[in-house]
Amino acid sequence: MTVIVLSGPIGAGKSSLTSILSKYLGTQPFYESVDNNPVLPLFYKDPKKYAFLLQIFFLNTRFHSIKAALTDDNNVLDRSIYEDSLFFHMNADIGRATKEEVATYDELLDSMMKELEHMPKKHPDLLVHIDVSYETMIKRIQKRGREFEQLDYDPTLEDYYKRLLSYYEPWYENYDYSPKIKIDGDKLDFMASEKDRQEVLDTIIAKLKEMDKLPEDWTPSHN
Ligand SMILES: Nc1ncnc2c1ncn2[C@@H]1O[C@H](COP(=O)(O)OP(=O)(O)OP(=O)(O)O)[C@@H](O)[C@H]1O
Repeated sequence: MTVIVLSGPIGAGKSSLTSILSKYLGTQPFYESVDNNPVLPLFYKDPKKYAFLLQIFFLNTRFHSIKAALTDDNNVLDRSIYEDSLFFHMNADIGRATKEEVATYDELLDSMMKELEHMPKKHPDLLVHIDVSYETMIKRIQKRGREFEQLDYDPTLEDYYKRLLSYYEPWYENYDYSPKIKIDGDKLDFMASEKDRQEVLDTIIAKLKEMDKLPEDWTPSHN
């Protein structure tokens, strides 16, 4: 069957779509736990000190989940390991990591990615990228209310978030580990609108059928 991985900026709705999609397909969801991440609040308080440690933390947790996902071969992951490097290089570009830290990280990531070459499946079957504008991203971040992500917690976050979005566009264009599709997260509110949700699901299912990952007569499992 299929391994699907979601990508997109903070608050794009990756976890929500992971839940919707895995139920629809009857496969297993893998979530990154933000609440159980002890380094994330430290990072937001002192990014320069904790950027490298946070990256090592994420690399470790995502490596475990992608390995499990590629072995089970039938699941949806709420964030890709492929985006972490974007985050870290962006942080390094604004002076939050030394060039030695960047070189060490890049080498470690490279070794870990080579390990994945030995998995029964080497990469996900499909990347589903949720594209959002700055306005949508901020609205969702506010609605969710994680204290350390709010602009009044740290006003420099506005620049951080805008910069992050500008790094995403070339990242998506260059991503070539698997087939990919983009969902317009500004236009399609798959949380609030049932019609939008169905449109998103139909788009993903059509892509999986086109890739021969689902039979033409496939219908959803209802659970
Ligand atoms: N590699 C990384 N480097 C720095 N921060 C990261 C990295 N990956 C995730 N984060 C941070 O972790 C938090 C959770 O991010 P993520 O986008 O994965 O989940 P989310 O915001 O719950 O997404 P969604 O709403 O789309 O489900 C955010 O504050 C984000 O900035």
